[in-house]
Formats: sequence, C-alpha cells, structure tokens
Amino acid sequence: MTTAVPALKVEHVAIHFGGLVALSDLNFTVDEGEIVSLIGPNGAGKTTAFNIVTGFLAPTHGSVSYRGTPLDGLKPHQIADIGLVRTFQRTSVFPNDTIYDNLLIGLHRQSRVHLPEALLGLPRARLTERKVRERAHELAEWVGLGRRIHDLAGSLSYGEQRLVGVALALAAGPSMLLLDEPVSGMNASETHTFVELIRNIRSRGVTILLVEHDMPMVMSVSDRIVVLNYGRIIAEGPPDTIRNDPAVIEAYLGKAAVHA
Ligand SMILES: Nc1ncnc2c1ncn2[C@@H]1O[C@H](COP(=O)(O)OP(=O)(O)OP(=O)(O)O)[C@@H](O)[C@H]1O
Repeated sequence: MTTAVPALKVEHVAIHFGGLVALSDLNFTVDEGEIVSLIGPNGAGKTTAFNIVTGFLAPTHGSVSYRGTPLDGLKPHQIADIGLVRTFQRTSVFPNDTIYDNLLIGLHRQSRVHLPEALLGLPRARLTERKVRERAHELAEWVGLGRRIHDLAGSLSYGEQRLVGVALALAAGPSMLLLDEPVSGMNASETHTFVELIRNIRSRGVTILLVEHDMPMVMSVSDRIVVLNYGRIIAEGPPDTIRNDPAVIEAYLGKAAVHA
C-alpha cells in the first residue's frame, strides 16, 4: 500500500516573540491539489504561520516540509524556487508602469538570461525575450486582465491590482500558491470572480493555501479549513463542519453567541 505524501506538512511548529507564544504545536497538512484556508480571529497567528511556511520567519520549534523536502533554514527565494510562492497583503505593483511592464519586470526577475546577453541581443536572449512577452500576455489573460494589459497599473481598482499580484506570483511557476488575504478590499463581484480564478488555478494543478477574513469566500472556495485561535488549532475540517463547530463560533462571536 502506498501512502500519499502531503504537499505541505507543518509539524509541531511553535514561535515565541519574547514572552508571547504566537503559535504553539501547530500541525497541519495540505494535500496536492487541495484548497486549504487558515482562518481565525485577529491575532490568532495566521500571518505568522504563513511567514514561517514561506521562510520569512524561523520557528522556535518544529519544522515545515514541502513534497518531502525540509524547508528549515531556507530563504524565501529558495522556497519560491522549489515551487512554494506567496502573495502579499499589500499590493506591490509599480503604479506608473502598465500591467504588461509590471509582468515583464516580474518575469525578467525569474528569467535566466544574463543582462549582457540581453543587451547584446544574442540569439538565446532574443528567443527568451519573445517567450517572456508571450508569457506576460498569457498571465494577464489568466487573471482576467488581458484586455487591460496596456493600462497603467495605478489606474486599476484595488481588487484588480491584487490580480496583478497573483499574476506576478504565477509568473514564478508555482506548484503551491499561498494567498495572504487576497480578497480584502474587493467588492462582492470582484470576490466572486477571484473565487473562480482560484478554482481555475487549482484546476491547472496548483495547490492552494489561503489566509482570509472573508468568511463567505472561505466557505465557498475551501476544500478544508484550519481554524486558529491564540496560536493553536481549535478546529479543522470541511466548510460545513467548521460552520457548525461550537469552538469556532465561540472564538468568533464569544460564548454568548453559542449559549444564546
Ligand atoms: N514580529 C512580531 N513581534 C512580536 N509579536 C508579533 C510579531 N508578529 C506577530 N506578533 C504577535 O503574534 C500574534 C499573532 O499575530 P499574527 O499577525 O500572526 O495574527 P493574525 O491571525 O494574522 O492576525 P490578523 O488577522 O489581525 O492579521 C499577535 O499577538 C501579534 O501581535
């Protein structure tokens, strides 16, 4: 019998900031092709967990592995190189450049062509340059910004700028995408479109871990939800289980709501 190795494995992770235990004994997995959300009230430890998985913070105890490879001690860019790529809460587009140029900048960061080759217009650089341009168009189409590709990024709505952020993350060719509050600041229609995009990204074989406050969005998109409170997992399961879990309701609404 073969046992499938989970894509992401977080084992016994704890982190202390001085006397504050921000996470303690955190254990969860994400399977290949799964959409998992990490939720919890403010200060529960979601962003801290995200930062540990992506190498922006080192845990005090425990370990994280991806496809069986320990991530301990790896830098964020090394973790991205093995396929785990994140987006950030703040949009990081260059507002005075077009979407296209933003994507080209992102793709050039990934591309292996050395600057001297590109400057000299050597054949390998020319070929790669053409591929990079094609890829920029594909990425803009993928996130639904194909028709706006030559608009200035600064002219986009906040929600659309987040889409550019997702396109930039996709530019790195992730096998797992970590989305940090991707729909914060989006209206209902943008959020709906974004949910479709997440499903589409997953359908192309990308595993997804999401930190998000928008409960209807989380409930509609997730296969499984991990709920944190005060740095500990208080519940884990599919949306229907989580929706009705008394510990989750209590964490969000307080005891009164459960006993009302
Ligand atoms: N660098 C740090 N130094 C000290 N304390 C920190 C640091 N980062 C986070 N914390 C604390 O760790 C706890 C968890 O914070 P974290 O930001 O991970 O929570 P969160 O669930 O993401 O919250 P939110 O939903 O408000 O973003 C909080 O008490 C926070 O104040």
